[in-house]
Amino acid sequence: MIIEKIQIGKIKIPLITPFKTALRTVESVEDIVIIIETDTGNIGFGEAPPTAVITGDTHNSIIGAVSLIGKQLIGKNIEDFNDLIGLVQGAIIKNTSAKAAVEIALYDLFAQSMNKPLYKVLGGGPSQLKTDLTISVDSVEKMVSDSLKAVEAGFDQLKIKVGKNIEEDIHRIKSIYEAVGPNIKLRLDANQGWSTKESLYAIKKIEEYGIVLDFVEQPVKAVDIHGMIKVTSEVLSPILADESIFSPRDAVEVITRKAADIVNIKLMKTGGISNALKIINICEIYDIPCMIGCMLEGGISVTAAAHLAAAKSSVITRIDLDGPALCSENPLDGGLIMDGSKITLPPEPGLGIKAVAGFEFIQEIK
Ligand SMILES: C[C@H](N)C(=O)N[C@H](CCC(=O)O)C(=O)O
Ligand SMILES: [Mg+2]
Repeated sequence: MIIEKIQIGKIKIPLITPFKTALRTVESVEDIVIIIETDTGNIGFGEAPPTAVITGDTHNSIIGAVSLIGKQLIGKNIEDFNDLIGLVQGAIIKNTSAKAAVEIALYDLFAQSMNKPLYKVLGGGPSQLKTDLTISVDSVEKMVSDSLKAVEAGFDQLKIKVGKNIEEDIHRIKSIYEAVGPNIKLRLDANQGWSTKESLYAIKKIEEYGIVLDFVEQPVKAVDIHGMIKVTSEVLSPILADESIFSPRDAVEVITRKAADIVNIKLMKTGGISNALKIINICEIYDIPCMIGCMLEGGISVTAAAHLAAAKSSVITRIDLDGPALCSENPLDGGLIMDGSKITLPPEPGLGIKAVAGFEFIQEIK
């Protein structure tokens, strides 16, 4: 299966409600999509969102990096898969979202060449998974109402965005807990918005109130490993590292310095599936559970993450793959099926994606 052409384009999908975190507010998913075409007629799909405030990647930087990497892939055989992955990772430093998009399309084609769904090629696992749903940071009333709607839609795990104002954040959590009750698992994500002191104050107050949190995600700045260590050691709630961990090396540092209890793996931070697999192995060695997460992104890359989560479900015990559930429409023919919190993986080879609607062509490499 020889790579003949790579198309780069864009898709835009409006959100059901604006996505608001301590770092940014967005009203639509606007992702770069890549389509790798081969001499056998097989097509591989990849996708990358521009999450500049987290990865540093923008639309233009993703297009530039995909174009640079893509030129080196033309004429190469999917059978030489390890070489191709080495080529993607070695072509450019950083630019993890672009590398993820290209790797996802290559893994799609590799699994198609074996005529099996990707999760089976990665070792097999359950074809059904359960995700949480993110509740954007907003007024208390809006967050309570969004949480109740999510519970009605079948979600029993909510990821509540905080990190804006410490007293208001505590009020947000208490109000949501009182509205949804103790059977709904609450996860908090401060997106680096709190200081160490604020984190200790807020988490202890919430614990004193009798709320058992599933975890608190990235309470302090990504680079503040000392802050992460202090918070992890002084509160009962598990602390999850998100923005602090991009690479396998970051995972080793955070784990060995006891700067978190759980690791959030996102393909857009790791640069794709190959490094995500390394982080999963590291977590398995240190007996640290993982969550698989996503940026605000569409169904192609989230389908890839879901295949990985299914294949590594013994280590990936938590799932935050709600990107497509936050979108008002699904542009994919094929790919993962989302029904409330339930994710079903398609039985077709590769990612199981046949086409993507609304693909706005940008550039072609051949
Ligand atoms: C969408 C997902 N549940 C999520 O919350 N991801 C954020 C980053 C999203 C973004 O800003 O695109 C996270 O886990 O921090
Ligand atoms: Mg996060």
